[in-house]
Amino acid sequence: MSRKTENGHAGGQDSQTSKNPADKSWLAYILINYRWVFVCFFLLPLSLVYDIYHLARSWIIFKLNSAPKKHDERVKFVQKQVREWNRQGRNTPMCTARPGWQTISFRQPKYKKTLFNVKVNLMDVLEIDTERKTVRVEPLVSMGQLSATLNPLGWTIPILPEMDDLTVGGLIMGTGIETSSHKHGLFQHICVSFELVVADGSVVKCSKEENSDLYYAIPWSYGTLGFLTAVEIEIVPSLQFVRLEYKSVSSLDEACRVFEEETLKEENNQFVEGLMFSLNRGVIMTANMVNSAEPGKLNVISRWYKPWFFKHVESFWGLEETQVEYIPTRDYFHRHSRSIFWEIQDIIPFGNHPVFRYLFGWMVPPKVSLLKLTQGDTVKELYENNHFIQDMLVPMSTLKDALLCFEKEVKIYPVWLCPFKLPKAPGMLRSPSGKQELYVDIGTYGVPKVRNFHPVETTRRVESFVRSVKGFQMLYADSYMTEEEFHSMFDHTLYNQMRKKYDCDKAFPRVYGKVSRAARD
Ligand SMILES: Cc1cc2nc3c(=O)[nH]c(=O)nc-3n(C[C@H](O)[C@H](O)[C@H](O)COP(=O)(O)OP(=O)(O)OC[C@H]3O[C@@H](n4cnc5c(N)ncnc54)[C@H](O)[C@@H]3O)c2cc1C
Ligand SMILES: NC(=O)C1=CN([C@@H]2O[C@H](COP(=O)(O)OP(=O)(O)OC[C@H]3O[C@@H](n4cnc5c(N)ncnc54)[C@H](OP(=O)(O)O)[C@@H]3O)[C@@H](O)[C@H]2O)C=CC1
Ligand SMILES: CC(C)=CCC[C@@H](C)[C@H]1CC[C@H]2C3=C(CC[C@]12C)[C@@]1(C)CC[C@H](O)C[C@@H]1CC3
Repeated sequence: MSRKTENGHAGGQDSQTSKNPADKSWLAYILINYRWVFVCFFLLPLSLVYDIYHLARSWIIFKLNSAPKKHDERVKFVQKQVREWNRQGRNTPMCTARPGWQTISFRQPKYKKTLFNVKVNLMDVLEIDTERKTVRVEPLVSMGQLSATLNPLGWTIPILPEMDDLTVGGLIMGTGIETSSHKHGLFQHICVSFELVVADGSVVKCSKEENSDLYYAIPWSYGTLGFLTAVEIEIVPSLQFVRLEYKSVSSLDEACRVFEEETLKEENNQFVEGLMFSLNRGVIMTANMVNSAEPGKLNVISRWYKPWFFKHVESFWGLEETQVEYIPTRDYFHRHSRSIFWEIQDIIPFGNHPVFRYLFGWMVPPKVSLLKLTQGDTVKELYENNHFIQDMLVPMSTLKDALLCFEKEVKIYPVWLCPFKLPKAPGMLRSPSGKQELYVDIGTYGVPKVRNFHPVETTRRVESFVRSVKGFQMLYADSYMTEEEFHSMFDHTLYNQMRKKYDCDKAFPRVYGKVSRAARD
């Protein structure tokens, strides 16, 4: 990765080497400058093998329909471990035994090494009920697995966060968002019920009707109220294609105006997304599912030789007329997966070159988990000092100020814009007005291009801005807030009541203890 930042440092990986090359061993030098060699010749094939294994396993299990029969047995195993923890005297709090490198968060959790690890290996689709319009799944079911299971049957979940390896459990205990969130809310809002094993080892079910206090407290609780063992999620019919309209915008004001207008046309636009390529240059996309495509306008973007989606979108910038394309629905859902949004350009800099795409495109992307596992201290340190990965959720009315803040603090483009509705409901995420409100997720991933970037100070300034506009930080990323600041961002009232009711104090850490930067490596 050798893009130049404004301060004259080469962005990302090179900047470390250029700072003090003498300190780096030849191995570190190679790891940083030639990470792509390792990624292309080792991680890509390994990722493929890993996916094929999962593909075969889930396919067989789904066809044999063996998962529903085994579910109770697996839940009993979770209960057994929690009862054993009680029997041993409740000495150390618990967390899931899922290794930190497998998760789609930026860091490895340190607490996995010290807490009592409970194996929650539940990874199957249990039941699709087309009458009730729900799918019942275990928490380790991934988004790739779910879209591939539901789509061929003509169904989908209303919000399908797009990275293939995101899990249902992680998206509920953390949060999930996609371009249909302006209609349906966050991932938690399409969940009908949760089944959990709580601190005393018993199984508790909750929904809007049953144990509703627990139901509303679960999202964003990061596994600190109990272990999730099953979830019922709404399903909606899925059509074959998505009709996508690309609208070019040429100023910040125009971008904010068009983005809000399109979001408010909830009935006309099933999906709304924005990509800003600079403060004044962007493309706003709106889409709807349809059953047929106009001749000559079908673009199967998942094909291995197709350009990265964000580059494709950029090619529409500057065109006066709205452009229309048809994309297969599942391809649309996973449109940013192949380029890991735009992070891949720092890992395989020539990955969008046609020669690379035609020869190796079918193996891309490397799995985020394997990138995390194999990055080593040198690359980790490099990302720590020269990279910024954050999603900030701010009220739509503050979008312009937020984009100006990001421009001033990091100047990273593209910026991802994804609108969502925040319904009136109790829990960690309270709408400040007490009514349903429109928010937008601003996602910035990449190498900052400003002179004064400092990972801690910059992030703290952005966090402070977000708090000042009554926004929220997505907690998969680095959070440098103090506990007090964290409490002022997230409403802990219901959470604290549930911690007491379900006797969580000795059983689980508090959310802050799991998500603050100090708890992560
Ligand atoms: C039943 C099943 C379960 C899976 N479970 C997991 C899992 O738990 N974790 C994980 O990381 N990966 C899992 N995978 C693999 C993962 O979904 C794929 O590697 C990934 O979605 C491929 O995306 P793609 O865009 O490259 O493939 P595409 O080009 O979108 O797909 C190629 C073809 O394979 C089909 N296909 C692709 N993925 C699946 C799928 N998941 N199910 C059914 N058909 C599919 C598509 O419909 C298409 O016809 C599973 C695959 C299958 C078949
Ligand atoms: N489009 C989107 O919406 C995107 C979302 N994300 C974020 O990524 C994260 C999800 O990643 P993923 O790898 O799936 O999940 P993780 O393994 O990162 O899990 C996230 C949290 O959920 C807890 N958790 C997971 N499963 C269970 C369970 N069965 N019972 C109790 N607690 C559980 C984990 O607890 P423990 O620490 O004990 O393991 C952890 O604290 C979320 O934080 C999400 O916000 C990231 C990218 C995109
Ligand atoms: C769409 C939303 C809400 C979020 C997308 C976030 C992702 C772009 C990031 C989540 C975890 C990130 C990691 C990396 C890139 C960006 C994410 C996928 C790396 C793969 C970058 C390379 C490092 O060596 C490992 C990182 C792991 C986490």
